Order: sequence, then structure tokens, then C-alpha cells
Amino acid sequence: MLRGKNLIAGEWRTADETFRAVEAATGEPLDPPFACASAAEVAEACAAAAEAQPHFAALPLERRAAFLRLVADKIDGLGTILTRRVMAESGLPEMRLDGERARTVGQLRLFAEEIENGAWQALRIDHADPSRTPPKPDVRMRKIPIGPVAVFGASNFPLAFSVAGGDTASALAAGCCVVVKGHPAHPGTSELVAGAIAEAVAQIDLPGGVFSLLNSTSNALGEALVRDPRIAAVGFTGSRGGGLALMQHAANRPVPIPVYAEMSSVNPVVLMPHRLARAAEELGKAYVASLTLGAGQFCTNPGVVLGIAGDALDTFLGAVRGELSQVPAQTMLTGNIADAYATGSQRLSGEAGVELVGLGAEGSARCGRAQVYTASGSAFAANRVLSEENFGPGSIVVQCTDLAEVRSILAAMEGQLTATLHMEEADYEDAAAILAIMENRAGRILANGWPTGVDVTHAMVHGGPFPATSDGRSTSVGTLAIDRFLRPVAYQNMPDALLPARLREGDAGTLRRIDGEYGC
Ligand SMILES: NC(=O)C1=CN([C@@H]2O[C@H](COP(=O)(O)OP(=O)(O)OC[C@H]3O[C@@H](n4cnc5c(N)ncnc54)[C@H](OP(=O)(O)O)[C@@H]3O)[C@@H](O)[C@H]2O)C=CC1
Ligand SMILES: O=C(O)CCC(=O)C(=O)O
Repeated sequence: MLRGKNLIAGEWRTADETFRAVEAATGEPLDPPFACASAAEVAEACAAAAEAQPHFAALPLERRAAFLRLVADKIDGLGTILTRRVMAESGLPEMRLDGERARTVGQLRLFAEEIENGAWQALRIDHADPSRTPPKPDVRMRKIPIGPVAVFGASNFPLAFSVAGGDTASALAAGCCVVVKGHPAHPGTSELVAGAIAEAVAQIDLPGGVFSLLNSTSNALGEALVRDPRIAAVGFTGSRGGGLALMQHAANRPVPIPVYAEMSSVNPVVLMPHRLARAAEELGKAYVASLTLGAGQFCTNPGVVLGIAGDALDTFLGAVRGELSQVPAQTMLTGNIADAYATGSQRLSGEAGVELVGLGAEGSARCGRAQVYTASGSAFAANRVLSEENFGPGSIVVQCTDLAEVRSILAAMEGQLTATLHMEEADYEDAAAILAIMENRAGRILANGWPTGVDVTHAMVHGGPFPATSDGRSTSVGTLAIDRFLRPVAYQNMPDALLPARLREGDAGTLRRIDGEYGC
């Protein structure tokens, strides 16, 4: 039974002002009404997080890990109640949401392992050398939590990028208390997951301020959260406009803070000539499958495909047309997202030099209709609109004259989360030059795959230069995501007794870099 309340430091709070979620497929209001948090409650949640911060940061790592594992268990324990609510609020199918839940709990468990192994602290010890001129001091370094983190739940991954998603998991793993601004499209999902976290907080006997959830439908709440002096960093996935607004608020504070915003990306895919000649149909089918996954509501969606004009690309486009004709209309996450997609598609279709390749089935106004367009390389290069993200199952295939045009288009593109090369051995020499351009444009480069579906691993990078993210030095997926919420501190000539245990002389068992050499 949902409460319709905000969670502030362990306490469920109601309010006079409320809003309702709607069923994604129909637009019908869902019960119960949800309380809108006030500015005073934002301040309360942040004060509680700041108060809990030293305690949480000092928690033995085994207990912090146990907390993350317990959160994962509790989310698993929500069973079908959670699935049913997410399905209603998001319109996403059960199988996708089962996978997303597995990813969410798997991510929490992976972070538990990560903090236990200690490598994330990046411990370094440089011993003193009094004989050097000038004498070299003893310097030891570790990373500590940055402080309370504000997390904005994303609409398109109501579990894996929301209340207990990657931003929250990595912030908690780093030892940072978290205040979540829930996405207004799925408040029931947010409450269920927040309830699981709150139970784990209580069971591990942590202060309630370790985690709060605030709901609202107004920009004012998010702004107040980012501006609160106790918040030390922000994690966000959503629109470019939203991310930029939060970056602005963070920069305008008396004490500016980092915002890790994942915003927009069209994820260029290059079909190299030899591979295209051999597998045009197969590539066309796989492209449509990736493009239409989850109604195209992935920031990793293949929004731009580049190939050399000719028979092989025509075969590819024929396969795309055929495949699209089999794609049903899919419910989009919200009415606004469906409207934005329809408007964006209409705009694209009217641009000079843009032609329709094929369409999926048409549905209600809340559905996204799959669609692929094509344009020449010169038309694409001359018009920025053609390379802008249109969030949904829409994409454009660019027919280039040669690989030089492919390279120059890629080099002129904005920063991307991913870039992909479809190739075989005969393409490698040309691919190497394209790879060098892609490295400068994207956070992840794929060979012979499709970019949707990010694996949560140690080496994963889900980031990229602006506007893919606000800070291309970071990743929001994988264990390296923890680094966004840590700050290095060096201790110079500090007596052993005052050093953190893992930096003391005799301590062993954690990976440390001692006088430049890695070892335990
Ligand atoms: N590339 C990607 O990964 C994604 C892109 N999008 C794009 O975003 C569009 C809208 O989707 P949505 O998911 O709602 O994303 P938004 O960026 O609009 O909203 C995400 C969150 O940020 C908050 N927010 C947005 N703008 C501001 C602001 N100016 N000040 C303070 N808080 C703000 C919203 O709160 P509130 O609404 O309560 O103000 C919400 O909680 C989509 O049509 C799509 O184009 C969406 C999801 C993922
Ligand atoms: O492709 C994925 O798994 C992740 C996509 C993503 O991060 C997003 O859509 O916001």
C-alpha cells in the first residue's frame, strides 16, 4: 500500500499540496496522491544528511557494504508489487523491468564488493627522504567522501537510474548521504524503492539522514536542492535543458559544486564498406532492434548512422524499411516525452534534404512511432538540426560520398556517450583513422555491436564530452562512478597514530601505491 509521502530522514511526511502519477498507456490518474515537498523540507532533508554525513563516512567498510547488500535484498523482496507499479507508471514491459531490476540490485552488490576491496580509495604512500635537498616529506593520500549528494531520478530508467540507481549506489558506496529528487513520472516506484532503502537504514542502525526522498512537479524543488549549502555534488540524467539549468544553479552558489549530468547523445554508428557489403541486411535488422528497444528511450540510442552511398547502403535501407514495418507503436514514458518526440520527428522530416526511409505502426498520442530518415552527408553537415537528439525511436542514416566525409562529419559532431564501428578485417586500416576521431568524441567505442544496454562493470565508461555529460572525465555506470563523489586528501608528515588505518605503515591487505609501486 503506497503512502503518497516524502521520506525525510526516516520519517514519512504528508503535505497539503499533492500531485498524481498517471498510467503511461492511458493518461488516467493513478492513486494515491503524492505529497509535494516544500522548500523547508528540502532544507530539513539536507540538514539531516549533513548531520549524518560524518557518521556514515566513518562507518567501517564492511558495514557500508552490508548496507548496500541489504538495500539490494529489500528491492528484490518487493517482488511483483514493484514491477506492477513501474509498468503502470512507465509503460515499460515486464521483461525489460525484470532486467532493469536485476541490473539495479546487481549494481548495488557490485559496489558492495568494490568498497570492501578498497582499491577505490587510491591509497598512495610516498616515504620521506631527509637526505634529499630540499628534504622530501612523508606524504600519504586517500580519497574521502565529498559530502551529501543530490540525485535526480531519471524518467527512462525508473529503477537503474532512479532512486536506488547508479548515482545513488555510487554515492552511498563512496560514503555520501543522499537526497533524491524523485522523477514526477514514477512517484509510486520511487516510494517503494525509498521504502526499501529506509528499512535497510533502520536495520543497519544508521542515522535516518543517510537517505531522503523528495517529490514535486516543480523545478523549484530541484533548484532549492542544488542550491542548498549542505549539498556537495549532484547526479542527474535527463534533458539537456534540465542538466544545464542545474549546472547553472550549482555554479551560481556562493560555494559552487560539481554537477554530473548525463544529458544528450545521438551515438553515431559507422558502417564500414567491407562489413556493409557483406552484411547489409543483417545490420539493418539489428539497427532497428536497437533503435526501437524501450520505445527508443535510451540515451544510448543509435540516432545517427553513417555509411557510403551505394548499392550496399540501399540494401541496408531496404532492410530497415522492412523491419520498421513490423515494429508496433510503443507507449512512451510520459505524455510530454511522446509530444516532444512527435514534434522533433515532424521538424526533422521537414528539413531540407531529409527523406523518409520507413515507419513503424502508428499508435495513440502517448505512443512513439518508429521512424528512420536519410540525408546526404552534405545536407547533414550543413544543418545542426539533423544531428540533434530526438528522444524516442527515431534516427537518421547519412549517405556519405566517401570515408573522408564520414571522418569530417564525425569530427564536427558534439560529444557523445558512444560511437560504434561495424567492420571486418579489410576495414581495419580505415577504421583506425575513424577510431582516433571517435576517441575524442565519445566515452565508449563499440566494435560490431549496438550501443543500447550498458554493462555494469569495472572498466565501463558511460560518460563522454559535453553535451553527452557535463564532465567528460567521469562515468555514471560501472564501479568508476564512485570517483565522482570522492575527494583526495594528502597527509604530510602525519604521525602514524593519527593516520587513517589503511595509510599506516604496517597496514596490509589493501592495494596501495608505495613510492610509485603498486602492492598490498
Ligand atoms: N538523454 C537522456 O538520457 C534523456 C533525455 N531525456 C530528455 O528529456 C526530456 C524530458 O524528460 P525528463 O525525463 O522529464 O527530463 P527532464 O530533464 O525534463 O527532468 C528530469 C528531472 O530534472 C528536473 N528538472 C528539469 N529541469 C529542471 C530545472 N530547470 N530546474 C530544476 N529541476 C529540473 C525535473 O523535475 P521537475 O519535472 O519536477 O521540474 C526532473 O526531476 C525528454 O523528452 C528527452 O528529450 C529524458 C531522459 C533521458
Ligand atoms: O543503455 C543503457 O543501458 C543506459 C542508457 C542510459 O543511460 C539512459 O538512457 O539514460
